[in-house]
Amino acid sequence: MSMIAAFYGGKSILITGATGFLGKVLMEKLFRTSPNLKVIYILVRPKAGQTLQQRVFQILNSKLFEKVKEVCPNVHEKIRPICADLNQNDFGISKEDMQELLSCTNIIFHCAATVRFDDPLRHAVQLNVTATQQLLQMASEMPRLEAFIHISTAYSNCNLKHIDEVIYPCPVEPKKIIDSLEWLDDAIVDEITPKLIGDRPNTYTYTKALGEMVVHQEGRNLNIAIIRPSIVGATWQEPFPGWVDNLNGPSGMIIAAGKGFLRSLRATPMAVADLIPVDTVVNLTLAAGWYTAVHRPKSTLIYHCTSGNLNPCNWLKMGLYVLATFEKVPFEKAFRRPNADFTTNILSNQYWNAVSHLAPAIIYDFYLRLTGRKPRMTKLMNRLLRTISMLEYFINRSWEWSTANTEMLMSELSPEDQRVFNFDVRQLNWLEYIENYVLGVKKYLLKEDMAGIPKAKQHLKRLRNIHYLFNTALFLIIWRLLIARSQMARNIWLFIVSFCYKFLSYFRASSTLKV
Ligand SMILES: CCCCCCCCCCCCCCCCCCCCCC(=O)SCCNC(=O)CCNC(=O)[C@H](O)C(C)(C)COP(=O)(O)OP(=O)(O)OC[C@H]1O[C@@H](n2cnc3c(N)ncnc32)[C@H](O)[C@@H]1OP(=O)(O)O
Ligand SMILES: NC(=O)C1=CN([C@@H]2O[C@H](COP(=O)(O)OP(=O)(O)OC[C@H]3O[C@@H](n4cnc5c(N)ncnc54)[C@H](OP(=O)(O)O)[C@@H]3O)[C@@H](O)[C@H]2O)C=CC1
Repeated sequence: MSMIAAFYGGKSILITGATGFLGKVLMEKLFRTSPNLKVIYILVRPKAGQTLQQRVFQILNSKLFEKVKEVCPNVHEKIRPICADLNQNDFGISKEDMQELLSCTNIIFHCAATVRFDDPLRHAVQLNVTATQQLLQMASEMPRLEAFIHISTAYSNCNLKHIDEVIYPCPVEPKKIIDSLEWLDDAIVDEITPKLIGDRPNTYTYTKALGEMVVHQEGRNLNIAIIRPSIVGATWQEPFPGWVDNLNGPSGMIIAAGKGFLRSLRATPMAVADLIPVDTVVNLTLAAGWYTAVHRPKSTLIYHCTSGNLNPCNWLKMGLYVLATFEKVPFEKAFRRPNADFTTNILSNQYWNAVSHLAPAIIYDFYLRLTGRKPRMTKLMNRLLRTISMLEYFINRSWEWSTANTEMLMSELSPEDQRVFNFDVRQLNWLEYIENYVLGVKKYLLKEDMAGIPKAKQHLKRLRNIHYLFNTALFLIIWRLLIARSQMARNIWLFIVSFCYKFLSYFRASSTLKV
């Protein structure tokens, strides 16, 4: 019997960010392994014209929850959506709901965050710092609370090369930042943002670091653990391989590469591609929840949930695995044939951006205009290049995260728990994982049918022929122009023609002799 699964039985659990990528997988695993849990409260906001109930209905009726419905048929009754916006005071939660949360919650998983790299500082602080502070305040008023698990990121201290399982102080106290944001206007905040974030690449990593400091300072009387995952990818094993439902991180890049938009990247081929499957993160999170509540460590433990130190894979290998999978399961209606060129040189990257990305987009838009349609490819390509420029920081560096706490936690689990809540990435086979990831992107993100694969392959063949034809035509035109204008080009041409002639004459003569 799993001790962890038994621990969550009968518990009232509060999850923030349950509608997000990680939150959904967390909820699914909890229901599947501990169907006798009492209730899961989720803080949800209405979004995109959908009410809370509609959002929850959609999640519970998705493919991700198919297995849950078998083991926990009354899952609808055990999930309690609470209308909340983490940007508001007290999260805008009604008095009755707040009362219920305060008196009943046993465990908190705080997953909500803004994960956008380009968020203005004010918004990122509001969600990643102030909301965390408010949630800690709420937690301190919960008499039955056993553990508070805060999801951070392995990149919260990405300005360091080696990162230990400790909280590193930021030069400016989170409280001071929160206070000053109250009276500074947006223009000044934008101006001081680069100075505040210092050598971090964006407001996301900076505010996640501030969030950790808040947890450290204001959660002293609580039983807290912090999880720091690296780049979270599709599921590895559970509930089935390859599930993914958003475009963040590698998923969007896999689409862009598979559709032939992204063909070259400024990436360091040998840098570690620190991907971690979302189900691995969830298993570690649930194990940490159990350990924190049962063993009550004296200090806040930080768990690095990364793959690089135990089972490293680099970007070159990952790119090759992705490309190899495109051969087997190509995406439909690709713009160009998928290709992966990695360059570390800024100038050659700019060259490839112009030749491989912008030029084909401009030519295609010209064709669209000629055929009376609205041009769109150049705009899309510029957006993609902007996105890539924001990811470049992470694909040109390697980090070392120490994992003593994670390894300690693994050793504390019973053999049964090590199986049910497996977070040992040494068992991960990267090729198999990437194949399932690409397949998952095709099925769950692009909603493409497997029956369309032969047609997609046919389309890629046609693109290859167009590519050869285009290159040959381009070569001949350039060569013709050169011959017309340059004596040297003419000499080279005469040399090649006479060489071919001599070679053919020799070949003919020797075959006549043999006869
Ligand atoms: C050479 C070939 C290679 C071949 C093979 C290569 C294989 C694989 C390896 C490749 C290397 C992987 C590197 C990963 C590094 C990750 C590091 C993370 C480290 C930190 C980890 C964390 O702890 S952090 C959590 C992760 N956090 C993010 O990862 C957010 C980032 N991101 C944003 O911060 C915003 O994204 C940002 C960028 C501002 C743009 O912002 P933006 O406004 O311009 O664009 P949006 O993303 O908002 O999208 C606007 C609309 O485009 C739609 N769309 C977007 N992409 C689309 C697409 N590919 N295809 C169709 N449609 C797409 C979307 O659905 C929207 O549609 P609509 O407008 O209708 O809603
Ligand atoms: N994905 C990754 O690669 C990594 C993620 N992490 C961390 O994991 C956690 C989860 O990330 P992930 O699931 O990928 O992110 P998502 O963007 O998929 O999910 C974010 C969640 O936060 C909720 N949220 C955002 N703003 C508000 C708000 N104002 N009020 C209420 N809820 C809000 C979202 O709700 P809604 O659906 O309404 O928008 C959503 O449920 C984050 O803390 C992130 O920092 C760490 C490392 C890597």
